[in-house]
Amino acid sequence: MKIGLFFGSFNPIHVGHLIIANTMATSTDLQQVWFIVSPQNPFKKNNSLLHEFDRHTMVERAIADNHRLKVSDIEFSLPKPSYTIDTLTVLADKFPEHEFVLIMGEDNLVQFENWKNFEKILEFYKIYVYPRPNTAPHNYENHESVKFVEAPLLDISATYIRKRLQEQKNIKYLVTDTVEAYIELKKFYI
Ligand SMILES: Nc1ncnc2c1ncn2[C@@H]1O[C@H](COP(=O)(O)OP(=O)(O)OP(=O)(O)O)[C@@H](O)[C@H]1O
Ligand SMILES: O=C(O)c1ccc[n+]([C@@H]2O[C@H](COP(=O)([O-])O)[C@@H](O)[C@H]2O)c1
Repeated sequence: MKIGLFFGSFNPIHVGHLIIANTMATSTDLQQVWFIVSPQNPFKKNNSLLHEFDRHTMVERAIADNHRLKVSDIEFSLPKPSYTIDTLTVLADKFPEHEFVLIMGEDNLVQFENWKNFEKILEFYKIYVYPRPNTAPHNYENHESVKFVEAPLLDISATYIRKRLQEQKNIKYLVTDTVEAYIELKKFYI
């Protein structure tokens, strides 16, 4: 099977992530998209980062009704911070029957040259990119390993959702009802 791996902090998962994953799973040659919840992005220091189990639970809740979307906790047992090339190597070993492609938002291309072994990622994997508004310039407009998927721009971020919660503002429609209820129950981000 050809599978898209959508790596992220998902702190929390929002409708932007879901639109990206569903677009990739239905408008490209991918048959499934797996959300890989990263315990710790090597570049992000964030006091409001929830425990990976809670972020994983929210992803599970958000994608429960979509059989093409799956969630993985593979990075929970790997060294931290979470380096994508290491996870890709583990997944390729574990699932030799699948072909994996990376999915990312365009903002991740700006710093991509600072990722661990980024040349290796480009050599061995295709990257499917979802455009993101206000992205700084990058070098991947015309790279043979990078494919831009044409789709509506989504000006929404987890940062914005966390900020609204801190201000006691409603987040309806920014996340699924199931995720909203879980955040409310657990009193996250307040
Ligand atoms: N609105 C968006 N448009 C395009 N890509 C996005 C969007 N939101 C998230 N992504 C992509 O989803 C992946 C996971 O992102 P992440 O969990 O960091 O979400 P985020 O909304 O960017 O979070 P934060 O605001 O906390 O930085 C990354 O590849 C990121 O580029
Ligand atoms: O491998 C790296 O060097 C590397 C550097 C920066 C980010 N990443 C991964 O990219 C993903 C996107 O992170 P985030 O926090 O923007 O959702 C997440 O899985 C990080 O672990 C990976």
